[in-house]
Amino acid sequence: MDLLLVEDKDSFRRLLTQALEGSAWSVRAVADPQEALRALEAAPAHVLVTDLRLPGMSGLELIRRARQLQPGLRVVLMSAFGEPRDIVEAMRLGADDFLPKPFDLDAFLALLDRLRALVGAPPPDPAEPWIAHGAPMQALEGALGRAAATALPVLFRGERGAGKSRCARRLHALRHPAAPFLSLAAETLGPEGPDPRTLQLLQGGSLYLADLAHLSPGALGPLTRAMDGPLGAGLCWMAGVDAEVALPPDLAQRLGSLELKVPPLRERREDLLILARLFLTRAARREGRPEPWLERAAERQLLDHAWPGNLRELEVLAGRTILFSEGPVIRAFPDLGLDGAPLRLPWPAPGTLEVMLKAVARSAEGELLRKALREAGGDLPPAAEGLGLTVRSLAQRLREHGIPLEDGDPDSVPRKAP
Ligand SMILES: Nc1ncnc2c1ncn2[C@@H]1O[C@H](COP(=O)(O)OP(=O)(O)OP(=O)(O)O)[C@@H](O)[C@H]1O
Repeated sequence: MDLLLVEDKDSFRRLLTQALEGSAWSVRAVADPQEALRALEAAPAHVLVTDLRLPGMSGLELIRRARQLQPGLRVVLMSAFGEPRDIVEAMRLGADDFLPKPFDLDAFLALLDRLRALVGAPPPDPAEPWIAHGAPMQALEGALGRAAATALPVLFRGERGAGKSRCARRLHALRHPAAPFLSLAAETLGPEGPDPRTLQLLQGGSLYLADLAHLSPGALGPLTRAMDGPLGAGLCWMAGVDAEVALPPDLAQRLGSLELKVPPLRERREDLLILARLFLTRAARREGRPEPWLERAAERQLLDHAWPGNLRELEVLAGRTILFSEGPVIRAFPDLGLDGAPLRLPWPAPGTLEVMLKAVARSAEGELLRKALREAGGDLPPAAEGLGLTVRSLAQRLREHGIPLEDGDPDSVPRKAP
């Protein structure tokens, strides 16, 4: 990921560059906006991070010209002089975020992580992509690597549709990509257990039992005997089961020595948009449609959803969206409601109960305002009416929470109530 940093203060430019050393970002840092434009002409960047006050050209003008050169460029504006007018203008020019100076490096790195998810692209193998950018999946990837060095049975635990069987295929590919792999729904095993001819064909490869919770009691004994037998010893066993299901002791003994947790999609925000693009592209290819393009409002909608059905839900949504979309640009997901999704709030900083409750109430207020605005299609009067507020007081609260009127429509940032 290429990042172009434009900051005229030498010490601060060095500090930010150093903070990104060893990260996924390869940084070009310049002090001068003209030099930044020349750098962009020479080679595109994924993200431009620029100061507002620069010698010879304002950060806003730089954003305008840079986006002319490279329309898809993601932009972050930094400034100690956070004039609302400038912020609005930056957003209108297509900036993704604003960092008021001084900021701590953690906030800077967290913002770049979010942008990384926005600019990430699916990996090159379209037949079986493996997306694992965020920290929880990186941890899982590490565990898969360690498991691949052994032939131990592995139990993948995770919610429905979280990607357990994909993880099993990944582990198989790490262990012995050319060997045979079979995924078998556990409920299809009868009282005779796995077919010995199948086990024979799988020698040297892997057998994955999907949805182990649905194994019939009659199949348990035959299955464990097959695992202990000579054919069972000649292959790698894997299984998938919901996070909370307790396995019968016989199975837990054989399969539970190496348990790997597959994180739910709501904990994989870094991967979410990349997966969405992958599923949309895949569905578009299947339907013979042009490559789809997600607008920012639609991206935000995906990021706001709680994904109780995990990757499977996202995949189904992508298929449905392509089927009903008219052109390649996806502006919104009309049927992606928030009903049933839990209200997610950040933890307050430690403090007395009273102080923490106040902080939680404030975060909740922000979320409720966002929801009301979204449901009113970004229109202030109906949103205000639904909330029992005047338009003026709703606009005031939106301003206090830094909520633009409609994501992706910076012209409508609430500046003043009618
Ligand atoms: N890391 C990943 N990268 C890319 N695609 C993935 C990844 N993980 C899962 N998928 C895709 O998401 C979809 C759902 O994943 P998968 O079938 O593995 O879920 P599961 O947890 O096994 O589901 P179930 O609980 O129904 O057995 C599949 O199309 C799969 O290819």
